[in-house]
Amino acid sequence: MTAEDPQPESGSPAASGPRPRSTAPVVVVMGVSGSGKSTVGGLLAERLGVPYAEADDFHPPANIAKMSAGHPLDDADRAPWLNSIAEWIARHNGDGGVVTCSALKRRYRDRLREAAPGLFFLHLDGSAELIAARLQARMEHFMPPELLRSQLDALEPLEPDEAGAVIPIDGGPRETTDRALAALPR
Ligand SMILES: Nc1ncnc2c1ncn2[C@@H]1O[C@H](COP(=O)(O)OP(=O)(O)OP(=O)(O)O)[C@@H](O)[C@H]1O
Ligand SMILES: O=C(O)[C@H](O)[C@@H](O)[C@H](O)[C@H](O)CO
Repeated sequence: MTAEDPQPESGSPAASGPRPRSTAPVVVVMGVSGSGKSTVGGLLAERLGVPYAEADDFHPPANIAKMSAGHPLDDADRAPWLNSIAEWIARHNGDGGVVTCSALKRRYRDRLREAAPGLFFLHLDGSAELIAARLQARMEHFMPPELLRSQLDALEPLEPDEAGAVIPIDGGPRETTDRALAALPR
């Protein structure tokens, strides 16, 4: 920890782990449906003390209806959604923020990077079996577990020139969040 890093308050959740600088870039928590983006993204934003946004809140109603009916989105469906998320990222660039977004394909991430060149991606990664089990157990969500296969098929992993890190999700939410925090640039 350097002199300019804020000291975590004793007893606060941040006291138990490394604390990135408050000037951290906007972070995108990415991965397939059920990988834990909302769970970990919310915890991460809390730990960092930065604004948080959920990708699902940016979908046009037609996208939610399509997924709810069991159909995967295509590139055209995702274009306006990515534009809205990019706007959020641009607004928070500099002050920091955490936003979830499946960001399954390289070109989707390229679109988001147009809003903030230093954008950092945390890819929540686990086995298809683990994610399927978590989706089956999840209650009250519009996304049918049957769409996991299409999400895994669409997924293009981070490439070496992309700022980001792969975070294993085999632990619980807190452990995954600790791993995510440790992977952030500082
Ligand atoms: N690390 C974890 N350990 C155990 N369960 C988890 C973990 N992370 C998430 N879960 C559970 O797995 C399910 C899926 O997590 P979550 O809804 O956060 O995924 P998501 O990637 O945001 O999904 P979607 O993209 O479909 O919204 C939830 O029921 C959540 O409580
Ligand atoms: O790119 C996509 O197909 C979508 O973003 C999906 O990932 C859903 O929005 C999400 O998984 C459900 O919550």
